[in-house]
Amino acid sequence: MVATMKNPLLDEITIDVTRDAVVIDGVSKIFKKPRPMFGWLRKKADAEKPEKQEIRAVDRVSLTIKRREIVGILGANGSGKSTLIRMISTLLIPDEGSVSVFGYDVIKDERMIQRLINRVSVEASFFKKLSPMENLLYAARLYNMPGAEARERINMILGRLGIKPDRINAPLENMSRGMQQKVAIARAFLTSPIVLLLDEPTTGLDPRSKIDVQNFVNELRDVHDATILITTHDMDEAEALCDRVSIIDQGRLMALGTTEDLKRQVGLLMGREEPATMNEVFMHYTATRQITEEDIKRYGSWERAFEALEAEREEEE
Ligand SMILES: Nc1ncnc2c1ncn2[C@@H]1O[C@H](COP(=O)(O)OP(=O)(O)OP(=O)(O)O)[C@@H](O)[C@H]1O
Repeated sequence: MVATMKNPLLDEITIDVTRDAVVIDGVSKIFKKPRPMFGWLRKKADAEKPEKQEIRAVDRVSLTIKRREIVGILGANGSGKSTLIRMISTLLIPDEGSVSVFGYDVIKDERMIQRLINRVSVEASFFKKLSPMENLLYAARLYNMPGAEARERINMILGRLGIKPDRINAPLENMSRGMQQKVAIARAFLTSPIVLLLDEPTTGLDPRSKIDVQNFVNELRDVHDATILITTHDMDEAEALCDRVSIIDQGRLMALGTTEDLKRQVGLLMGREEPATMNEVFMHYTATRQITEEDIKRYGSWERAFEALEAEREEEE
């Protein structure tokens, strides 16, 4: 079925709504490690095998996201979450594999992807001397949104995100980091995107603001049929918001499923009747080495196996 999605800010876009929203197929991104500044260290690094001079930030990841799904990407710092998001949003080109959005390829159909996708990240760029209203009006103009309509929508969104009216017209540079982050989030919501990529949108926000953002994300899916990919370090947020979560470790996809299923599986591995917590699920899939049933038998419990493997890694390092 082909449907024409009406985005208030963009021209009409025709997409096949029966297709999966995002298909990531065997995708990798390899970066060169920075060369050390000092001569002897640089010589040592240069002498290493080529694969040691590289970082596989994303390593053969495959993941399919259905339309109207909210999928979380969890992983430790440096595990490759942002790199994956950047490849979906055309900011980075995959070195292997392919990514498509409603059948459009991120390399061949870059322009179309940019119209379908909106990405929010903490490093959003703004005119710091201008106010949130001026910054967002500027963004709205880029999308050909009429001024009066834009103003109304900006006031509504910023209000919903808890930004007081007197702050809306004051310079952005005087606002706290969390407040500036809310303006970045507002900018993504302004365009009612078809696919929304949220890179740690609630990191550093207070609990009430986190809930405001989460409610907005849910509304975008429920009312505007948006498909949402969100990276987060907050396990409660993952449980509350995501239909499914993926756990990434050193660039590799280690687990994918509903939080309920993952908690049950890890609970069973831990030899418990009740499900594990999401924190335990996270620790399990991001451990130095996957903890197997054999490890658990060998060390007597999941906890002891975890400690022993972590100690082994520390010794190796
Ligand atoms: N432009 C780059 N050049 C070289 N290495 C990079 C570059 N971007 C990322 N990396 C490396 O790739 C790996 C993955 O980084 P990435 O930012 O994707 O992790 P992340 O999971 O988003 O981390 P965090 O939770 O801290 O935001 C890291 O080792 C990082 O140092």
